[in-house]
Amino acid sequence: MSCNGKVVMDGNGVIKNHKCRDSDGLKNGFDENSLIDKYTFETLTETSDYLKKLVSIEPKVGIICGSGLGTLADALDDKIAIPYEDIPNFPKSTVKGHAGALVFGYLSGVPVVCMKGRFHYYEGYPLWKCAMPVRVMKLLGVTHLITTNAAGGLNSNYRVGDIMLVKDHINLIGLSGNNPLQGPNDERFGPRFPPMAKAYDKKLLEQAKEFAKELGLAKNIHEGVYTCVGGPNFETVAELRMLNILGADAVGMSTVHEVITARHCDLTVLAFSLITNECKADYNSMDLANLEEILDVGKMRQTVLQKFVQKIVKYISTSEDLQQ
Ligand SMILES: O=P(O)(O)O[C@@H]1C[C@H](O)[C@@H](CO)O1
Ligand code: HPA
Repeated sequence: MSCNGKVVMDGNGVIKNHKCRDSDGLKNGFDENSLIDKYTFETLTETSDYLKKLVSIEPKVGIICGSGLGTLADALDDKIAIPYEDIPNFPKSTVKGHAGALVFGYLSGVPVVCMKGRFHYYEGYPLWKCAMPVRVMKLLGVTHLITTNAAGGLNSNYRVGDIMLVKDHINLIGLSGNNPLQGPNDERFGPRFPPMAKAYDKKLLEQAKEFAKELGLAKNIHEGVYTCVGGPNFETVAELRMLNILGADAVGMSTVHEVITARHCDLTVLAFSLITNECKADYNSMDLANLEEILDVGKMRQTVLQKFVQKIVKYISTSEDLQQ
């Protein structure tokens, strides 16, 4: 395997010629989907070392762009985008609305790395693999994670285009016995039994709420509980009723396993959902969630959300009590 060579970028900063894979896709005989054979500290260090050699930017904040929110990465200055398929050990994005590149650059002058496209359980990847880029971010030096998603609004006060700052989550997949931290634990990442009661940084959340107000979103900003279902199908009416009873305010198909992995390795986390559809727990409702509408809502909110994330990143870089 060769990770050297001259790097050629196109006009958008996408690296064109840098392949770093064995002919067998770096599997080297191990079962990528097994919980016991999940990527080790050393495997992920290989990935982060590869990226460090390729890119001189040392990111402090990691950003995960949800469905239709990839334009958050377009706002970066001096960006360098590396397609996932060229990064050793990285899965590939298979979903529309998730471009599939790791984008390094500066936001408000702060070095950041963005996942332009994430990995979902319904794509066929185990949860630990969906969340592996979070550990790579940690190894790159990231201290704060901003993770975003498109979600259905369960709370009857939420409208399409609203933003829900995640104050807590219900790990439905985890409660039923599937968790990204399953399998051998490596203490170099974090403890075997990490607490999750304060997963979402309260101060960052409060500040984000203020920024949303400054951007004219006072009526559109909420804080609530996110829950992640496996997908890819949207929920039945009976399932929506159950989620309402459980106390979830928004439902999506991601984020929770990323947050668990991030907190395990001690990253400070802010997460928000863009409410892309209203979940009507009513058999007579004609509103059926669909991907096209979800992506359209992302487009509708792209400019203001870029400003929102810029403000948050700047705050993270300047706020002393948030420094780790
Ligand atoms: O990556 P996110 O959580 O934003 O994606 C949501 C869930 C599904 O992938 C998709 C459904 O339309 O949007
Ligand atoms: N359900 C699950 N995931 C989603 C939804 C939804 O209604 N909207 C966007 N992602």
